[in-house]
Amino acid sequence: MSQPTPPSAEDPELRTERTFLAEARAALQSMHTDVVTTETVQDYSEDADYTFTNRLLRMDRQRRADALTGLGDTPLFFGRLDYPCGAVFERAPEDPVTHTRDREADRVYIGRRHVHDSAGSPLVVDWRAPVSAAFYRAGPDDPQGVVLRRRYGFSDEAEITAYEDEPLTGAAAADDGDAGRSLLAAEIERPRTGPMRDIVATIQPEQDHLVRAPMRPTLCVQGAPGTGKTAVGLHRIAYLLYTERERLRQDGGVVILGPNRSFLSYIRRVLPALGEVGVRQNTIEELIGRAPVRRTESTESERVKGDARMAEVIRRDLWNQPRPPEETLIVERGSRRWRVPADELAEVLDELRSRDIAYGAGPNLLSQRIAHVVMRRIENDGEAAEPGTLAQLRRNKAVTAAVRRMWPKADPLKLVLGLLTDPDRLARAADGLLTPEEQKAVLLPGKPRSPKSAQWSAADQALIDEAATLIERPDTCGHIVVDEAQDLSPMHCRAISRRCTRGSLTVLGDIAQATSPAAADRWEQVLQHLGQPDAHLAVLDRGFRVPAQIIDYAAGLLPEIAPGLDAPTGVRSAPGSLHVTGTDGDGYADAVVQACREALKDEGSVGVVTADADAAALHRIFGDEGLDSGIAGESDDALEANRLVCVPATLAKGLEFDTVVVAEPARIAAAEARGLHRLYVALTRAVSTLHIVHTEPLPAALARPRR
Ligand SMILES: Nc1ncnc2c1ncn2[C@@H]1O[C@H](COP(=O)(O)OP(=O)(O)OP(=O)(O)O)[C@@H](O)[C@H]1O
Repeated sequence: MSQPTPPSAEDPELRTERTFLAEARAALQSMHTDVVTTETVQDYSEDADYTFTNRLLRMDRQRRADALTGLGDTPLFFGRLDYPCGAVFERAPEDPVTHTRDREADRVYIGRRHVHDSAGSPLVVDWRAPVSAAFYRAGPDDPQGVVLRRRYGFSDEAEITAYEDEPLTGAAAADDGDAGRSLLAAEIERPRTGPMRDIVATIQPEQDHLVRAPMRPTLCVQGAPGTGKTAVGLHRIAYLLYTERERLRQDGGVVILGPNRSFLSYIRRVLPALGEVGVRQNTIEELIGRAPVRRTESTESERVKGDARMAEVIRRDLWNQPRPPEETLIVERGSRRWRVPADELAEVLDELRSRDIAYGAGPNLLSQRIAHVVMRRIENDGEAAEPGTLAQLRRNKAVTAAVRRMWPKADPLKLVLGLLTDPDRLARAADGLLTPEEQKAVLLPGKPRSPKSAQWSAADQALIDEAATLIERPDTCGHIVVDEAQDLSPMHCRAISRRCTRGSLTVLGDIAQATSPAAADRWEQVLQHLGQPDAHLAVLDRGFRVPAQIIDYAAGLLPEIAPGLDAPTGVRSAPGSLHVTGTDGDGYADAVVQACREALKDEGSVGVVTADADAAALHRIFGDEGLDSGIAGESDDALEANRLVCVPATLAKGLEFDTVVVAEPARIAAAEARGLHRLYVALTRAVSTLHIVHTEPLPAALARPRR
């Protein structure tokens, strides 16, 4: 393999490539102009019958136009595959020689968008096209027809600065394990200055197989920190939209679920950079929430409320609502009165309750059945029934009042409020399912009188959603990508599963990073609750983010927090990347400030992860010391507005920083039941350097000698 070419403008090859890049950019601009100018609104009939179709066409045009822009300083292509002449492009002898159809080779440029020239010939091929798969997967062992792979290096202004050639056939195709490594390492180590970037130029073979896996069955990826799960999930969405766009649209679109707003803000630019602008990015609370979250549960109540037994408690409570009447129903019609005794009405009710119907359908069916009973009486009495009699009977005041009493209308919020504020009612519904202690744990605090005044938690939301679904079906999506799925409670899994009845899921996570009290310790359990027991389970174990020295250190916690899970391997070695400073209480603030000042001398981001309770105090200390800093979670752009960010440990999941300072690990570990899992998350956020500052003893698993 040749070394990356130095950025010399004199290099004729580099000059040729730059010229081609400029041509490709101009061609992309023309394609954009074509979309926005050629297809004017007049092209679409303005006939009223076509209003809806026209709107769809305009939206589609807008989407295509958006997909052709927004590249900013992003390189238009990042790689090239050379095939033997004529292997890819058909050509006649008189065809001109071009960049892509050289005399010696057919060249396929791989990029973020498909770009063609004015004659329709491809200049750059979309990375998602089948022909592009070889860019990620071919190697000397299996060249897949490729003679040479070229990778490009770019400046921040998206100008080509280097290229790296890798012959895949012939004598030059030595089995060079380092092929592509230098650009990969450079890409990973490029200082973080903003939100997450796409990895389309350097997707690794094991990642590519997951990105391009078919939409069904559901795919579940277990991966250690920094193995690229989030990146894989996002690129997979772009891939599935490329291959199955129409079907996904018809089925309700694609949703990505992340653990919190900070995380979603962090990943928000990846899909647009890949040309996909219409994907919903939600937290689970946003997906299912019918009331704002105002409270955090205690560990025990979160565990019980997240347990799948709660689904049965809610089902029972809902179906306890229909009540047999106490009085005879009397229906007046003209001068006649028809009576239906209470026990006969009770039979009608019982029959209906024994059927598998949505609760919300009950009143309609009940009024129909009662009307029939009255109708039969009328007919048996020899009275002729008019064609509209049945409908009249259903609307009869006495009938509608009886239906209202027998089958009360259910509102999910009121139902859960009633259940969780009335110990007797809860005891009836939870009999044999929850212990008395568990019943006590799930009661709402205070005495809220209405859903509005209740202090709902995220766990309550899943209960409300469960109730809502028993009343009527929710809207569904075509595909849901769930990131950090290890934290889902069974009740949250059920809520997601209901929204995916026709579609499939991509489930991403790491059991070792599970911090929620109701989290499962095996993927099989999660998949069962998601209604996807046949999902394909894949493992990613090459860590790209965290240097080996840091990941090895953090992995000391694994035997305790995730026994049975193998330690990941860090693909990058960075001697000196780990620092541990023990200090006394007086020196603590100085030591943290000093670690940050040191880190800020280099380029890139610095995240200081602390126990949640300590973040604000640390932020003040930084202010006193004249260090500008933000607090993660305080605003959408908190991670970008400052190079130095205080990160409450519960918001660290999924994020990364060039340097991470973990301040007082013991307090992070002590703050919650799964505190060691949380600490493992905190220790694995660093791309280049991890600095631990502590006054209290380190957890035993970390205190052992390091290499
Ligand atoms: N093939 C790759 N090329 C370049 N960068 C990569 C590649 N794979 C992963 N990365 C980078 O490694 C970092 C970690 O990736 P990502 O956040 O997707 O990992 P993760 O498995 O979701 O981590 P965690 O479990 O800690 O949230 C990111 O900066 C990502 O861009």
